[in-house]
Amino acid sequence: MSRILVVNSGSSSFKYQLLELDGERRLASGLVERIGEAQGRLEHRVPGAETIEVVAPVADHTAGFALMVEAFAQHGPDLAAEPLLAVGHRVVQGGKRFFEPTVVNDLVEINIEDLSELAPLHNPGAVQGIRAARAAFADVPHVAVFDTAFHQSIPEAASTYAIDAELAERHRIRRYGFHGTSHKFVSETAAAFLGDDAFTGVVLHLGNGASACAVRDGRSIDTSMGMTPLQGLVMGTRSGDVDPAVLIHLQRRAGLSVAEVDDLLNKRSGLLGLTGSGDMRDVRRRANDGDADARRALDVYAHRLRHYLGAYLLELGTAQAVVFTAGVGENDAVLREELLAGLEPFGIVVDPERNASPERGVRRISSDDSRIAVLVVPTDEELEIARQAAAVV
Ligand SMILES: Nc1ncnc2c1ncn2[C@@H]1O[C@H](COP(=O)(O)OP(=O)(O)O)[C@@H](O)[C@H]1O
Ligand SMILES: CC(=O)OP(=O)(O)O
Ligand SMILES: [Mg+2]
Repeated sequence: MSRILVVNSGSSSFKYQLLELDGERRLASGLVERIGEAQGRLEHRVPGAETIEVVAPVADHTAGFALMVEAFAQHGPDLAAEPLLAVGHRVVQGGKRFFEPTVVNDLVEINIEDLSELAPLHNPGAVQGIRAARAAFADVPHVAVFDTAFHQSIPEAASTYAIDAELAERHRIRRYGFHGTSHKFVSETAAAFLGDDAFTGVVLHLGNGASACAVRDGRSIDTSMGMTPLQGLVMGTRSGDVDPAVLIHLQRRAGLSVAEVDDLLNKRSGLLGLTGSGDMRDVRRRANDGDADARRALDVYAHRLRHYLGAYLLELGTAQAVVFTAGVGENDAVLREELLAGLEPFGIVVDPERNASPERGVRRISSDDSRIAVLVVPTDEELEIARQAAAVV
């Protein structure tokens, strides 16, 4: 018995994988997206078979989970054929309470729900997913794996906001950091690739959500996301860093409500706010066609990234590598080249041919004389969640 189902809940979507841990094989994977919109969509992939697509309204994560179970029932593999070892759940916010993979019981579930205010886009969907999964697979242990866990090692100097200390304590205001499962997986993979026990360097996770992480000896010492996944880099729809006074100004002068500001910064900013599209491929295409807004958005995106990269290299004092991962990081060679151009004096030299190579998998894109290596490491949050879930059951 070594099959694990992993559910990676996002705000309006979730990804899933059925994994065979012996040999770490993927038996199926899929995606339920546009949850809550007029028309949702499921994509179910079984290696060697044609991809299944279902278009139907998906009211919430509960309905999405049912659609996924239906896809397994109709198109395989049969989830009932062999008992699951565990169901692994990605939970974005674990607060100060959860720093280990945790077997879910009613109390854990309530605690995760309580943490929703510290990850309002992510935790509510995860809770729905967990409830639906516990109902559907009642005899199987469910394990929550937290995005925040890897960042527990961040020192206070980096996790503390300079605001009223008592107020911050009472309202749990501090930097938690996210994407930890990915940052951990990627830094361990990078260490293995470099032939080292532990990784020291900077990981740039650039997907729809995006964050940078400074890793010393395999432990996170700083990261760009903060109390919520809104801080830091420019993202698909999130602003990342803004002057906090912008929020006050928008409420006081532009007449926006709290909910409107929340919606603006989380769902209508970032690449979407600057260009009308939150998808990097569209933005890149439009910039290539000479669109000035798209070009500016790419420049803002790279400028913010360079800001964090520089800060983290200085914080670390030494680095084996800068590592790119997730949708943009793994695929956008032009971004990587533009970002790192001119950093030769700092020991970072990209090899243009290696960078542009269509090769997949873990690879080095720096030249042999680059003091700090530059790597591309595909992330696999689901595999990491499965490994961690298996370790606790
Ligand atoms: N070839 C590519 N070039 C540039 N961006 C890409 C490419 N492929 C995917 N992306 C971008 O990656 C982002 C999605 O990243 P991903 O890691 O899949 O997101 P998620 O956070 O939803 O897991 C999107 O902005 C998408 O445009
Ligand atoms: C924490 C976070 O931002 O996650 P995602 O990138 O999946 O939105
Ligand atoms: Mg992601």
